Amino acid sequence: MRTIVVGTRQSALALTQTGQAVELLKQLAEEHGIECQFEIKKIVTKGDRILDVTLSKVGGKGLFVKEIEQALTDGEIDIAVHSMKDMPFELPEGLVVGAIPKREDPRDALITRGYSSLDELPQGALVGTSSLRRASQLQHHRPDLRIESIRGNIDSRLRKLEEENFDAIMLAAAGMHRIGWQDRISAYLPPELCLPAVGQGALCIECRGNDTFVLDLLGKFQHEPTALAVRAERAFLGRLNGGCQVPLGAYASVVENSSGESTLLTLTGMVGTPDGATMLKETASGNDPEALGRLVAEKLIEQGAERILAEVRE
Ligand SMILES: NCc1[nH]cc(CCC(=O)O)c1CC(=O)O
Repeated sequence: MRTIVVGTRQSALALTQTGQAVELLKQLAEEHGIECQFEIKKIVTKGDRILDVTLSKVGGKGLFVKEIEQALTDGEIDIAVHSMKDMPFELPEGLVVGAIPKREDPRDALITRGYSSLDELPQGALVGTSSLRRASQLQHHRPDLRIESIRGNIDSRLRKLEEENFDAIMLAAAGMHRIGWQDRISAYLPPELCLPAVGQGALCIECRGNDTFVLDLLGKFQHEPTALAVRAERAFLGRLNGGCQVPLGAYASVVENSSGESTLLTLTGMVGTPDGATMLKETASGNDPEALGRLVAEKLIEQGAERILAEVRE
């Protein structure tokens, strides 16, 4: 019987979402009469070891993914469960996306000390986030807020909310939901106010491109509407050379055509200055996810998105 080794980082979120994915994979294997068993292997990545340095200074989000991918390539593990939004644009030779399962809540959430909405935060309140995308959109809506960087896993950020005198911090709702901490969310920010990161709330199940046994199983885990939406968002990211740590957001969803024959997607993308003073946003619809992603990116480029991104990268 094939043993499928699933690699994961050791953060609370990574362990939980890997465990949940493995449970679903076990059910799918059973339903389809696929004989296999699973083993979970914890891997410490460079990104986990340098938690005190700003992420962009040590090489970006790809850090969390790279060492897990090496283990996949080396055959130490057979499957890796990643947060889609942590995935670099290109995958290493030999590795593929085996499945994109159904998306969790894509929104950002505000976790506060006693306030129940963004608008309730007092004048000049201190908000913790290291995301330029979140900072840009928060400042656009509330220029009076003070934003300070906060790093670490979800659990350590929640601790810092108390210890470092923040009035609020921002986290992805998906992560809080997965680890069962939804009760700590004070408010959900609608995409109209804060567009999520590309892929936020979705998972990426990665495997070796030649592992047909695993690919066959993962094919049953794919959620097509989520996969189409994520493809559109990532095409948007790719056209803008998004990479990591730029004030850029996007959200796509499937709007079924009334006749039900083809799938229509709507995508909204944004690029803003870190201070929120300039905020470019465009929405479009289409059937081809890659073409839609490029189209929305090009509409923003016409308005000067590349200039904003170039300034941030410097
Ligand atoms: N940047 C880290 C990260 N990567 C994925 C998630 C959880 C949400 C998701 O799966 O999209 C988080 C935490 C956060 O942004 O709050």
